[in-house]
Amino acid sequence: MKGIFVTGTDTGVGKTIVSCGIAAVLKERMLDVGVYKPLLSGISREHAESDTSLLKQMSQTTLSHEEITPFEFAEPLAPLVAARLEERKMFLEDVLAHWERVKEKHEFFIVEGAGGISVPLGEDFLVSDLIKALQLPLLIVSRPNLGTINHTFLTVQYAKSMGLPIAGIVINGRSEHPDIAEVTSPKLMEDMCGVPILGMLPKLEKVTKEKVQSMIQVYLDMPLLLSRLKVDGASDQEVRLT
Ligand SMILES: Nc1ncnc2c1ncn2[C@@H]1O[C@H](COP(=O)(O)OP(=O)(O)OP(=O)(O)O)[C@@H](O)[C@H]1O
Ligand SMILES: C[C@H](N)[C@H](N)CCCCCC(=O)O
Ligand SMILES: [Mg+2]
Repeated sequence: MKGIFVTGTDTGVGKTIVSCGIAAVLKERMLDVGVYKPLLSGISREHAESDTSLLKQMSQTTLSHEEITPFEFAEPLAPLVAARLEERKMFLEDVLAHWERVKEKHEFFIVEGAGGISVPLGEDFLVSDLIKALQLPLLIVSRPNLGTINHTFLTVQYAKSMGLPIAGIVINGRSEHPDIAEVTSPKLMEDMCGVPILGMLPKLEKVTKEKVQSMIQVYLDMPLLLSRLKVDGASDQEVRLT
């Protein structure tokens, strides 16, 4: 099993949208792709707008909502906090035990955490601990606007300090008329972080399945992403796992 862990510099930066678009593009290229969003807070996994449902729909996985998201919490908070409000205790081994049952059901998995890389998921683990345990390379989703240099650099440095391999950065939600900060930040971020920017995705006027998929097709350097994941898919036809 190969895959990627999609994290971000914050909550709401577009991890789910980016994951959905990548899943749909890979599925179209005949890759057997699954999705995993183990902890969800603030919305029911069956809700049509939940990360779980969006990821399921775009990847066309046959995994159930429960297989994609074994743990859900009512309040829209860091999962650790949301779980404690329900007097529940989550541990890393709970997630890993579930992952063992799911991970062989697809050849390639796109995994999404919750919020940014150091969000506490359970009593004994942060998002970064889950990434380390799953041994998947990271894709970091960043905002395009002023402030993103600092957030992105901190995320990259923290990932490196944990020994987590980083496939690349994706800047999501660029405005049609980017200001001077949006124009100048990407190159500097790449230089400071020593990690390639794999795409700069526009802010869509309307978020639909088709538009998200075509946004990834047009603006994400999929051959570079796949080569950094060591997946054989440089052609724009079929993607093969080697
Ligand atoms: N490129 C884009 N163009 C337009 N809207 C976008 C774009 N990317 C994300 N959005 C919207 O921004 C909101 C947040 O995106 P998304 O849910 O993907 O963030 P997230 O990082 O997964 O958040 P969370 O931490 O809650 O999982 C959503 O309403 C989504 O539709
Ligand atoms: C509920 C929300 N949409 C996310 N899934 C959880 C974000 C937790 C962020 C915690 C924090 O960094 O302060
Ligand atoms: Mg999300």
